[in-house]
Amino acid sequence: MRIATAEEMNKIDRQAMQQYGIPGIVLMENAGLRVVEVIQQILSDIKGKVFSILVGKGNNGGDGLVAARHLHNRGGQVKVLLLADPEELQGDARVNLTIWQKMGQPIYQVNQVNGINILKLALLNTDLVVDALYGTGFRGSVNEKTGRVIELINNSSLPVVAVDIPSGLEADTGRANGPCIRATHTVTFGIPKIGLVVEPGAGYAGRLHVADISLPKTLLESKEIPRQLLTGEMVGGWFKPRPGDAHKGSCGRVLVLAGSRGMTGAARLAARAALRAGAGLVTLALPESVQLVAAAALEEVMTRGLPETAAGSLDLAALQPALEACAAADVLVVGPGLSCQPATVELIRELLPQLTVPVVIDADALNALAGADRLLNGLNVPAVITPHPGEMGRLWGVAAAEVQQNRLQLAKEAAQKWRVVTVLKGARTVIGTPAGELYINPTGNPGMATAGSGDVLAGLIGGLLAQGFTPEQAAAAGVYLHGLAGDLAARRLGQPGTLAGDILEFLPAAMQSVLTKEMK
Ligand SMILES: NC(=O)C1=CN([C@@H]2O[C@H](COP(=O)(O)OP(=O)(O)OC[C@H]3O[C@@H](n4cnc5c(N)ncnc54)[C@H](O)[C@@H]3O)[C@@H](O)[C@H]2O)[C@H](O)CC1
Ligand SMILES: [K+]
Repeated sequence: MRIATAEEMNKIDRQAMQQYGIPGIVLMENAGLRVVEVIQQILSDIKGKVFSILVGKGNNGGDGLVAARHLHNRGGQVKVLLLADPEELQGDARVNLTIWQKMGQPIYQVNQVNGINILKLALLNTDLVVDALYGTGFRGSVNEKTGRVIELINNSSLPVVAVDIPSGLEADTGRANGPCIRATHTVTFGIPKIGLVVEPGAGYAGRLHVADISLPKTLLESKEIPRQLLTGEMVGGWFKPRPGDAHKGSCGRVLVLAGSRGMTGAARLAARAALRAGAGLVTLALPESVQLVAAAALEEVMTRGLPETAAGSLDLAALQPALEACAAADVLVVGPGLSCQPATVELIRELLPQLTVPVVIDADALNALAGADRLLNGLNVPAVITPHPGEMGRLWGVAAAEVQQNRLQLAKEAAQKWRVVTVLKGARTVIGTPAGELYINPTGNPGMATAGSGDVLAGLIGGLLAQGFTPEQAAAAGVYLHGLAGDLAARRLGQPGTLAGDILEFLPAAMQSVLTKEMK
């Protein structure tokens, strides 16, 4: 499913009207109706219920007036609370205001002097609020009066259905520069806007409903919109059924180069995640003094001890044996728990340009490239990098806070600059591809902010890559399934109690859920 900016959405709107001749009033009527249908699902009955509809001066307000009319016709008691002067409403919105007036229905001017008290009274006897103040036309922050209205709504603990986008939220960034409606549900039209699927916007939106208002499909699926929301059916579609004569050597061989004294857990998690992803054979190559520690905990994974430094991390002398081990693998996963020992950094910088198999570069292998990110361009193999904001900042040469201010753009630029699939982890994880595509992941929860979670992701992506997923598919599917497994774990164990190992244990269930949907 594509994800739009406000401008892209307005362009779709204009094309629908001008190129296809679909009148705006039809789009607005459909929009208002879709909102009412969601309300019908939420309340199961509209008859006798009381609705307060906050109406702004633009077309978002127009949608709200259409919803008011249909709620009234279905037996609802509807109060339209206008935060603008009637004269300010133009075009389709004005048409719907006039219809409401001709129906002799109440309109309360909340932008007057005692408007706040009118609103307080209205809310005292309200079952559900509809937020039709601002939609994709919103920029900046609301004025002081509207801010008080929004705070009143948010503190009322009434269910709120936001029309298209919660008022006060920026459609393109998901940021709220001031008071913003915290909706229980958001009914967005056509396709989601970026701000609804990244934090903090996703939090303000509540449960997101994407409503068809008869915008032509070809406009909504246009590749000119270079962003997609990952979905279960997309991921399920990338899995290929295994041939009947599959054997462990034909289901993908992964070499994991990871670990150091005191950090063997990261290596073990990555190796097991590659197996859980479905790889047939996984070998974990790590410093020889901790090989037994790892081997003892990994029945299904082969281990190989490599030359190490006095600190118990991989030494430059591990270069040749590591390259030999790569020759017997389909994919290399390098980084979890490696440490940043100078000799280990040197090893990574020597190894990467000589690789002959696709690679997932994670954690300390990325830190080893800080200041040497040109080595990413020098790779002769397809690659996926999986930085968290701190690692991305060190690679890009900026503070993590700056990375967080510009996540989508940075993931896209980095992927195109380094020509590697770039997984910028966080809420929400975004994936940039060298071709300029962006994926946003909807799964996952704060319970996954736990040690080892990233190690599981790196191994999972490597395991998928080894089974024939393209780097872009392996990264996207890995991120989606990792988050889904985290959601399943949190549902069973609670967010605080979820460990990285639990994400690992729930991976099969996560894969099953996308596969069965796909197989239906
Ligand atoms: N996308 C579609 O296919 C359809 C969208 N519809 C609805 O139309 C809105 C967008 O309407 P628009 O008139 O462009 O703007 P808004 O209603 O979102 O905003 C009203 C108005 O407010 C002004 N404004 C912007 N920022 C501020 C601010 N910080 N303070 C005060 N005023 C502000 C600005 O002038 C805006 O014009 C879309 O979301 C849908 O709900 C169609 O109705 C159906 C098809
Ligand atoms: K709104």
